[in-house]
Amino acid sequence: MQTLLTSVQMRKADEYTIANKPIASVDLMEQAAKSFVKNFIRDEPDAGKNIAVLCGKGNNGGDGLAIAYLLLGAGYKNLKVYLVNFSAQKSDDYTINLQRLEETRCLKIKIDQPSAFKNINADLIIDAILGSGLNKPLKGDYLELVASINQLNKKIYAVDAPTGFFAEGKIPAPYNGIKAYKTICFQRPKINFFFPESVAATAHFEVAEIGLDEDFIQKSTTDFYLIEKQDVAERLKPRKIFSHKGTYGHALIIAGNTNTMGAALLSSMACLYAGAGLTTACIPQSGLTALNAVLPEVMALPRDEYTRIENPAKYQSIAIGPGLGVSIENERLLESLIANNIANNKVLVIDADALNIVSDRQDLLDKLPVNSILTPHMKEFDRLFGEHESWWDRVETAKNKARELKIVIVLKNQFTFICTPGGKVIINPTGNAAMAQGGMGDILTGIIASFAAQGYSSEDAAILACYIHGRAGDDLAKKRIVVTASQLAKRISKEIRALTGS
Ligand SMILES: NC(=O)C1=CN([C@@H]2O[C@H](COP(=O)(O)OP(=O)(O)OC[C@H]3O[C@@H](n4cnc5c(N)ncnc54)[C@H](O)[C@@H]3O)[C@@H](O)[C@H]2O)[C@@H](O)CC1
Repeated sequence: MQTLLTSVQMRKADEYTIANKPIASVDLMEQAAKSFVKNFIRDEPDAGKNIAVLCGKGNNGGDGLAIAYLLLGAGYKNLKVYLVNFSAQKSDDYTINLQRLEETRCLKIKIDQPSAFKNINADLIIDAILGSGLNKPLKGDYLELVASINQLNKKIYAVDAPTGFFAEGKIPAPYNGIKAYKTICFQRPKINFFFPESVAATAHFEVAEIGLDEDFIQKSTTDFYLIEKQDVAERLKPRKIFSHKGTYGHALIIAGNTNTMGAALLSSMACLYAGAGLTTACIPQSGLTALNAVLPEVMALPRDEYTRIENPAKYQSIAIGPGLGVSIENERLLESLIANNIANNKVLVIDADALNIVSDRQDLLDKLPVNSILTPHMKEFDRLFGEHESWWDRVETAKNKARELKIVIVLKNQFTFICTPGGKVIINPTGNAAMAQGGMGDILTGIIASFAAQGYSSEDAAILACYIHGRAGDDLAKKRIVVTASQLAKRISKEIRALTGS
């Protein structure tokens, strides 16, 4: 899993690399510039375009100068460099790169005041004014300059971070920094790129390797981690020879109601395709025909207002909530499960209406069995734990609650945050907007229950489920504008197969 570092930690990684590897600071900058240019040329192969490179006087500006030099060398002749001259201080590597640029015929224009940057003739802008060195909000000349750059409505590529964008911590609203089309950042994504508010700063981001010491970065202390494909491949256990349905656990899905039976069917279907040995759906009598017709592999446990789960110990995981409905009977059912699962040490997955029930019965939170998994989306999360103004605050609460209650919280979004009892925030990179449709959450719950039934820990079940769910959606979205929940469910076993190779 990739560690995600703060700007201060990244600077330490820079320093460590320079001190311990045979590479000078200016060469590291050159490496960063080369990586940026490679990606930029891939995106913008037309070397005839008018390009404005805006450089501050720190190392971000130094990168900008090195990028300009390399682009000129690659034939991008209609390139002008704007030297933003709002502070007296300049970095050494900036100075070295400026001297190198002096030896070329590149046009350089000094910007001593914001008004100097108006009516410029540029198709593209490269923003290298301020990067990860930002340590206070923009104001004065910087703010004015950034506003006039944004007003030009040009395609902007940001170097490492858009000017004015804090790489971690609460993103101030309204955002007043550079509004980039794409940010090409160095070595690691900025933590804040995974928070929805960052879309105001950059529509896209990608990461370019620059040769920082990976060992140092991986060993840095952080709360934030990013799932990689190999993490999933390593965790997935291949199915064994001589195994049978009993080897892969029994999952119980308590879901569905008269008008929401689809949720129960989708969750159960996902549970099947993710590999549980046995799946039982606890649904109202009215859904039995649908279940038997659509999912003959799934067993039924009819549910009425008096239902209590007999012998819950026979299930290795129990998921409750999709399409369940909020009622006093369901509240009692959930309460009894919580009590039973504490006794039996089984994994309980709580989703949708079951989360809404817990929101109204906060006392149940403290009683949740250790390693229970909660899967709220933003609104469900805020109903449970209070309103949050920013995603940074919301994730902080999720992290603290997961630790305090010793549970796993899967806070769903474009990039889902998996918060663990050990205090980690594990970010899932897969998934896309084509998956934004009803039923997707029901599928995720079914996959989590399936992996938990198969004996994976709660943390691993959440990691595997989120990644595979998103990856199935990504693969399906290559040829579709929308991916339905049923389509996704049917894709799950193929994805697992591709990841395990068995
Ligand atoms: N060896 C290194 O340190 C490397 C650094 N790299 C680049 O260096 C950048 C970081 O460089 P720096 O640390 O010099 O910082 P920046 O170039 O981002 O900013 C320059 C200086 O501006 C000042 N500043 C901060 N916030 C401000 C504000 N709101 N208004 C006005 N001034 C403000 C700070 O004193 C800061 O040091 C990265 O984003 C990346 O582009 C890359 O070249 C890779 C190697």
